[in-house]
Amino acid sequence: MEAGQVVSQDLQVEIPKISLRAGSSSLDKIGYEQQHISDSGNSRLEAPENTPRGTRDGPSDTQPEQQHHVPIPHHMNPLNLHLISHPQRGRGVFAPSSIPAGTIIEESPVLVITQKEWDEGHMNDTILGSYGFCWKDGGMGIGLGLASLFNHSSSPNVNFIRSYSTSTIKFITSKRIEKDEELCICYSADESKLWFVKSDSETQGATDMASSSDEEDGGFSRLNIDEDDLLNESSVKLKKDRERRLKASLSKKLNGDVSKKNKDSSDDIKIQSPQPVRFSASAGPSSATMSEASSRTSTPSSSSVSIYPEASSDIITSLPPPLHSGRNSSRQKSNEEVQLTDELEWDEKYWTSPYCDGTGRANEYAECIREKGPAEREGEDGADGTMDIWTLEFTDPKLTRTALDFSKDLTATDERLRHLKRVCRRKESNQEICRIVLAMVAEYELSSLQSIISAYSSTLSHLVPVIHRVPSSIARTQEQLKSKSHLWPVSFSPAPIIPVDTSDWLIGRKAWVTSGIRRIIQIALDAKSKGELPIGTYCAALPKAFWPKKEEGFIQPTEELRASSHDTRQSENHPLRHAALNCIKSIANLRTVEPFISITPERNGSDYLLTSLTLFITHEPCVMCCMALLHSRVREVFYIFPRKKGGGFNGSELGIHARKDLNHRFEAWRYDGHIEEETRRALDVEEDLQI
Ligand SMILES: C[S@@+](CC[C@H](N)C(=O)[O-])C[C@H]1O[C@@H](n2cnc3c(N)ncnc32)[C@H](O)[C@@H]1O
Repeated sequence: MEAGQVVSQDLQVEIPKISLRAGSSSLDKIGYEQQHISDSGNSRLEAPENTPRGTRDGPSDTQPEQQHHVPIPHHMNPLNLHLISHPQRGRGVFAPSSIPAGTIIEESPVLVITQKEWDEGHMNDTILGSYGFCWKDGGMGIGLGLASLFNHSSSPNVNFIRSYSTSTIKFITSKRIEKDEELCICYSADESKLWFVKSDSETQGATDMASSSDEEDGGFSRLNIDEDDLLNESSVKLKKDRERRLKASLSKKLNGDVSKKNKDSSDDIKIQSPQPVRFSASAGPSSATMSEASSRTSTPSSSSVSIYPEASSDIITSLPPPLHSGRNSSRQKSNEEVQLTDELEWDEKYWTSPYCDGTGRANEYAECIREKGPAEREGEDGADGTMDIWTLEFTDPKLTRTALDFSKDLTATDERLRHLKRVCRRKESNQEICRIVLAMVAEYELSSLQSIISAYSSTLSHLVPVIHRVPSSIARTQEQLKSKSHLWPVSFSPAPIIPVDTSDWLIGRKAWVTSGIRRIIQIALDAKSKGELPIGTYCAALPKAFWPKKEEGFIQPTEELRASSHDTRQSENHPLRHAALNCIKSIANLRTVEPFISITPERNGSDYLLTSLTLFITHEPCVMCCMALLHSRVREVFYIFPRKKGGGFNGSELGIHARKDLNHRFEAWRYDGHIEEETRRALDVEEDLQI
């Protein structure tokens, strides 16, 4: 056997000699010999229990001799990690016992190769192309030690930090690693930029581990390109080609020929949301496609861990490029029929037919109830509807001009007073009394208000501000105008008529919502079975058939943008990994890559993160997530379980989704359909927990 090769029956994985001969003769043996007993004395040769199923199940995988268990010298390897060679992924780094999160695995020295050297030496076309870490100024870094031996996962358990000043990369566990678990990093700063081509596992060697793995192990994004086209082309051309075809593919899809295109084109691109989920459709015309799809689809995994440096100052000041160069994807081949992947097979035709689930009738789709926000509620009768303000009262009409000017200066930016007419004239005891709006009572002490008035104008200085009770909101109906103006004149603005439930919606739209609800329930149940909190989300564009008219201010969504996620606070041991935030992050990731990155917004800034998209979520999101959704410009949110404590809609009574004082509003709908008691119980989440 030649040095530099690892032999397995299925695949020969070439390895860079340079990264194997780092300072120890026994390192020469890494991967060159078929079997070794590790330093720890662990002589098991099989894949570890928790190696993803795809790496254990194949005919070759099940044979112990396919796994090469190789030691690393102890002094260089205090954690006693060992290498196991897998027929498809080549060598990988495994833990002999559990390792806590936050453990430094290694600070690997890096050989830095400048961009010029890299390009001129055509190193990308060599084995080094698979091992280079993107370095600064377009250079590449070849990591010595374990650095080059970590395999890729879209749910990595090891983070890395590049230090350009010391030419090292530090590898740190990002979660607790269990005994026999493989240590993986994410090769791309953005999951969607992975250079892996998902290859047909029967015919190809290198396979995306996540997607070839146990179905429970989430898949991740990849841009699938045709090897035949690529084999003989330079890397620059490859990139251009890939971009061209991605764009072409998207524009065709955007032109409305999605389903036909899926079947016919051999030139199409595979695009997949970072967190595809299983869809459990029931019966009906669509179900064959959907359940077929579901069998190929992974369950959610939104646990991607940021690879951006978090602490050190000398590291990187701007966002790092994707880790591995990825320019050698021509080595991989995909024979799969080119089509949109499962997550994207959400064709509106399934949801617009009245009988879209095979049995459906209009009344089988439950209604949703719209959550009113404060902006809408304020025009309603009820509560007390009043508030206290400071006013100036006088009978001398000559003071009116100055008092009005003062009022304008004082309250210019106070939204809470905007619905009030500034002047209120009343005849009381045969005298005309003029009252001028000054400020909200809570804003000023009487004494400070008086000194401001005196400083403003001596003609007003003798007046003492008084508190007056006024309506707290605008009048929406003629009756309201009458009754409110009795207290103080207010502005009138008839309320738009917004339905409070979905009863007048087209049945297809209801079916679409119902299926979204089903989908998030499944996501949440799957998450629970993995030990996560049972909170699921799914984000997509409303099918075109139901789009409101542009004239109604509707900004067309990017139809292909879809992602699903679940809460990953448990597995990532991170307080911010709420389901909604994870989902927003996935959409954000997608928007940074082709084809989405090339979409020109209808108008400037109009195609922001979740613009015109719908988000389904099992539980009412917390205030933080509601704010994030608001900032992301989501169009509507459907949820199932209200959260009395801390829900950002009306659980908290903040009504984040529809506040006058925030610059975006979205609709929030509570699903009012029947949920099985068992499911309810399974999705029950402690009251105090913020979703
Ligand atoms: C940096 S090396 C990792 C170590 C490598 N397994 C070895 O034996 O030298 C990158 C190469 O590992 C393989 N690889 C890494 N992660 C993989 C994954 N998730 N699925 C399939 N192949 C993977 C690919 O062949 C890739 O070119």
